[in-house]
Amino acid sequence: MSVAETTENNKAVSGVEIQLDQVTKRYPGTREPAVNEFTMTVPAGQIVIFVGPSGCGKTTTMRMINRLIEPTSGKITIGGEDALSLNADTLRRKVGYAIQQAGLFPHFTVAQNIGVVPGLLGWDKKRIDDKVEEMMDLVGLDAGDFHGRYPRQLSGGQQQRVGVARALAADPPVLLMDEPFGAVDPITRGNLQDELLRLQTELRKTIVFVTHDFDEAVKLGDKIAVLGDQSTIMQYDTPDAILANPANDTVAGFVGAGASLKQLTLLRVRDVELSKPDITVSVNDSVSTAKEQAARARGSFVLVLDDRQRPIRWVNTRQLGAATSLRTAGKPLLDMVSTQSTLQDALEAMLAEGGSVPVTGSRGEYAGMIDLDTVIATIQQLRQEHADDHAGSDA
Ligand SMILES: Nc1ncnc2c1ncn2[C@@H]1O[C@H](COP(=O)(O)OP(=O)(O)OP(=O)(O)O)[C@@H](O)[C@H]1O
Repeated sequence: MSVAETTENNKAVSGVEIQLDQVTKRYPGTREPAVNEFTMTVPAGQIVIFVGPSGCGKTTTMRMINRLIEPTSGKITIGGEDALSLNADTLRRKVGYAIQQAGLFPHFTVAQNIGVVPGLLGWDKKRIDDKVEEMMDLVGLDAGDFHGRYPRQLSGGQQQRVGVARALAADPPVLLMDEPFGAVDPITRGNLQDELLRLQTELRKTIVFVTHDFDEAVKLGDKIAVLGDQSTIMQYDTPDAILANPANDTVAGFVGAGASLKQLTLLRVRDVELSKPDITVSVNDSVSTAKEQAARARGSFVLVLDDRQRPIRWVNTRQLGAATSLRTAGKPLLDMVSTQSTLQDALEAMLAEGGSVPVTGSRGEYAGMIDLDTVIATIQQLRQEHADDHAGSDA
């Protein structure tokens, strides 16, 4: 396998590139095309999100990829093959499809729903059974419990999981998802989004995902296509680039208020410089060592680290006065973040702590502190870069 086919975490990309070239859809009896000369490359193994106002043509564009809607003109290739000349079986193998409210067959059990496409492809019973079990496991549904249930006996979130399992059952390189999490409550929706991201780190499919929700697009997308009327591409770029530099006022309107706050969800603590104040003591140090340290520290606080350098407690000068051991002095640490956390998580923790918070590295070891000034400076720097980009593009 070539280097290009592996990702940074060494999972093989199973998805393939999709190309749409001047694809147009005219519905019979309408004056204007619903999709007009749409041209885009969806990179292999990435999640591309279509966002845009109702009726702009997102669903029509997406459904032309698996030919649930036949294009009027133009060309579509999936992994280099002409999609318009593929037969129905090949398309089913290549392109999985998941939709809002899961679209499950009400009179089929969970297992029968997941086995639909393998059944259509003529797999034998044992192979289908094994696949159904594997898929239920993949999406976090206990096969013993859910196998024989009917869709009406499932919660909305469970139905969506079955919908995703069904779409993935024939292991297609491409997955189309049309507002798949649109009909569930915000908490379930967040969980399903997290699960999709977890699945994607393993599967590396090419996913085209339609949503109305820009926050969902920012969270899930490797790239976002902001579409206007007749599926006109107003901007097609990474979430970061769109947030920092919306192509026009319409895109800016779609990005909505709080673009800077949304950017905090894209940046990780590892992306910023941590401060390293001299405030740590080991749990094995004496109380008097800690007192000297606290006297030197600006806030009169010290951070106690355990034998493996992990932060465990805060102690202040007053608490040290009466303390006999650093194992019990002061208060256990409530909030900390890791280098993997987003800057939004860090900001939350700072608001809860009322100041800077400790940061831990990959093994839980103390890595430094993050403070509000760092977050503010990072946002200001992004704004500056964004202003420079504008100056660059105006030149
Ligand atoms: N079968 C059809 N016959 C005629 N016009 C249609 C048909 N299906 C869709 N349209 C029109 O095509 C345009 C694009 O519709 P489409 O469903 O692709 O938009 P969308 O962006 O997915 O909308 P939404 O976000 O509301 O689902 C709309 O103006 C719609 O009215």
